Amino acid sequence: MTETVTPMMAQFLEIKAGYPDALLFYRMGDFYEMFFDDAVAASAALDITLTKRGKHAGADIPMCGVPVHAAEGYFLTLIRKGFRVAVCEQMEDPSEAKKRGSKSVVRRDVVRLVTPGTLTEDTLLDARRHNYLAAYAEIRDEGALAWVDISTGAVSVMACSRMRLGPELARLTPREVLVSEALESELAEVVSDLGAAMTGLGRTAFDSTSGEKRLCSVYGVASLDAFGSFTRTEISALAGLVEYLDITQKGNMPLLRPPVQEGDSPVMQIDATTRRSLELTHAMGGGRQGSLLSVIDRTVTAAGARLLERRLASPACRADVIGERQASVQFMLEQGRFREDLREALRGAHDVDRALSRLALDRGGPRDMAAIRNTLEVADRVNAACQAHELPPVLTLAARHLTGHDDLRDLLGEALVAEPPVLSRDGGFIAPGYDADLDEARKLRDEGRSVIAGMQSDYAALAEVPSLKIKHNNVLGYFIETTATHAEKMMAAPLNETFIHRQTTANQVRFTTVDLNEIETRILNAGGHALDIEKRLYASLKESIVAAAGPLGALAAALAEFDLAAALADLAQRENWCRPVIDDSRAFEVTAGRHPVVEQAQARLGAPFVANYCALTEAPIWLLTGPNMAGKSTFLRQNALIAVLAQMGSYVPASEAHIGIVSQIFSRVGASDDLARGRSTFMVEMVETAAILNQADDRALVILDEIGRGTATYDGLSIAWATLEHLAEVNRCRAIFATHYHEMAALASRLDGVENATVTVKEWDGDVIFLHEVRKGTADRSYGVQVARLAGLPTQVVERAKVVLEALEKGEREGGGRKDALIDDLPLFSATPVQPAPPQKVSAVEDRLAGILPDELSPREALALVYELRTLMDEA
Ligand SMILES: Nc1ncnc2c1ncn2[C@@H]1O[C@H](COP(=O)(O)OP(=O)(O)OP(=O)(O)O)[C@@H](O)[C@H]1O
Repeated sequence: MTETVTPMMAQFLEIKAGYPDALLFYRMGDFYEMFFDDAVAASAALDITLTKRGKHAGADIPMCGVPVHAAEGYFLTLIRKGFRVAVCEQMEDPSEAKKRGSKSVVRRDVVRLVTPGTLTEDTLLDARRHNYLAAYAEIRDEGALAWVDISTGAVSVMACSRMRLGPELARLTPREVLVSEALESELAEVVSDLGAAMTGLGRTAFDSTSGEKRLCSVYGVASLDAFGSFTRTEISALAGLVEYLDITQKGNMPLLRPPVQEGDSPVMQIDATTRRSLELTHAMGGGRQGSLLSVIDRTVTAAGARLLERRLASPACRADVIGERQASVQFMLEQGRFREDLREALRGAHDVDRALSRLALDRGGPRDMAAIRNTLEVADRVNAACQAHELPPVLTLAARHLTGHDDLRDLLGEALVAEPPVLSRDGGFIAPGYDADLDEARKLRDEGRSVIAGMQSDYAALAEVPSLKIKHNNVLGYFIETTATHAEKMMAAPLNETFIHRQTTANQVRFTTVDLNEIETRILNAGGHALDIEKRLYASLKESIVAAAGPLGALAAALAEFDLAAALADLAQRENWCRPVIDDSRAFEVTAGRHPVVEQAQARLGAPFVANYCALTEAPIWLLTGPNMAGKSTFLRQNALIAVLAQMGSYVPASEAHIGIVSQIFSRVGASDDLARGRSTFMVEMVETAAILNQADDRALVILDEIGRGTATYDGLSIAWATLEHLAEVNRCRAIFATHYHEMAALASRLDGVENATVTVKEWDGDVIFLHEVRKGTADRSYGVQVARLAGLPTQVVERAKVVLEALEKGEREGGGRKDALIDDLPLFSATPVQPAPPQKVSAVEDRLAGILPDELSPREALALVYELRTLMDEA
């Protein structure tokens, strides 16, 4: 059997061959259709119906489709599920194709590849987060990382060794990472660890020589030296980015800002594990909720929120930089009135960066222009308010970028209506009075409409049919409509000279007239003309906006800086935070420090948070012992968070703090299996501890929680012991080391610079009460059994554990030689069933309480009951 491939299927297959790794969304009228394996995969991923359309090679062709107007939502679902989408559009009107012959297929082509790192649509992006696309390149032993947020156009690049790649990617959390195909398998683990998609590109994409030329042409400069002196590897990484943007945007290059070289100003090094365990920008579950960022974010603009995220992800390491940022926050704190007015004004600002980028990519519309207009007005108000103040240096610099946009502001102010539509397609966004030709065309169009209203009454009178109506639809245009009963006389002489029959439907008959046709043409012409003028004006406004992209970007950055300073001041005031002293010493002293996230959780429960003192200045290492659940992990983390907050330029949750610059933070708190990589909990813990011991320098801050927990007691204790010695003698860093091995407390007396601290608890009537107070000294015991009881372990098990614990402790006191005998003594593995503990005697108070139905008590009876209970208790 010979199979004929339809011309349309032939076209589909040809286009699809160019995009084997993407789902091809093939435009057919109002739908995007998918065929073959794409249809099978997409229907499953999107939960839409899979159907068939024709046959190919003897088999049915699977097909599914989504409506064009709803496509954005489907893109997002597919991207989240790891697909990429090639969007194939109709490149001509179907009528054009028909002219070439009835069998001709409409020309189609892929106009865009939708991938995780190249999204620009507002609906697909989180306004308060960056969406980075990164590229990593290597030339010989040198590596470089470049990254871009195409929704804002910000481009950065830095030298980055293979070793630093993981931590840097953890800092940026890009959605997609580009690497040369040759590196794909070696880097797969690092990239997938972060949950980013990896895309391999051919080696030529990273060629630094052709890349440099390409970059020069994108930026319209003769040499990249204008932006800094880039190494060949940095150019190679940037070239990879630009090449990929070319492929995915099909030559429609997004607006790119000049590349900024990072790395000049050192930032605090925080590796991926530490970021995860401190939950800086993402909570353990992966979302923003519950992270430090979610608790401290008081910004009122999306750009301010993104700046906060950047700062929090990269705390500074220079006391002067930090001091300048703190000065901005302090200014905002002192000028409460100014701050409130500023925040109120900023609430009216829009996301200029993203609006600009959409306009430049031709995915924007009049509403994006209005966003820019409104923000320019906000900038004017902010600038005016600044005049009455002496601003600190960072804000003075920012304020300079708020002015100089009068022409654009006036242009947009005059040209646009107050609330323009999202799309330019249907017009209606240019304000009346801005363009005389447009006003004229609109007048004609509108007059035509009122003439039609007049014609309806004339025709009704002529035909003596008062119910006659003039209507409009897309097929017939304007027409006269009446019921079949009235229509008869209109089709007969003499009325049929005026009314020309067009169509008869079930209940209605439709007519036209020569005059109606004429007026319709006039309306259409005027309407079409008006739309043409609006489109032309749109293009020219867009050109003016894009030409001002540089200063507009600086303005957006300036507003973000104001927003962030005000937001941090708001936070400091509401939460009662203090300005930390930052210098180049090795001090670390925090008075009444708190954990902002736990504190907030406690507040929701109506429970207080106990503030604690920590000083790693004289004794740079604290060895923290204390029962389970006492608050050790909280204390460890809160001090690391305070260092991060302090160095990002924020105030900190404490009454006083003095921090000598911390260059690296390492945190190993809690462990989990990494089954995907075949590592047990203990293995993960050891790999991470090794990384700390190998990398921490004398400016590092290390927090280690319960090292060695995952193995046999003596192995664990020995590892913890040796680790602490190494930190104190080799790394010589500041550290807090929490352990449940109380034996380690003895080390503190032997090692210089190690001090014992403990989280206090009180024992009361066999129960533990957590005081959450950290003080110098050691814990006497771990209270594990009591905590287990609190957790609801069956009484039987708890009682049994107490017996075993007592016996073990006794054995310990009497020397190791007794161990075997001890095990024999204990009916550990004996078959004797353990008797449940005898029920405790019920007190008179409990007895009385058991008979009470609280809902039935009046307030007076309740009070009387309290007195009664009190007496019962005193009698007992
Ligand atoms: N300073 C504090 N003030 C008030 N409540 C606190 C404080 N620190 C901790 N908590 C409360 O105690 C709980 C347990 O704290 P955390 O996890 O830090 O204990 P831990 O000693 O590390 O326990 P484990 O050894 O079992 O891991 C917290 O979830 C919080 O509710």
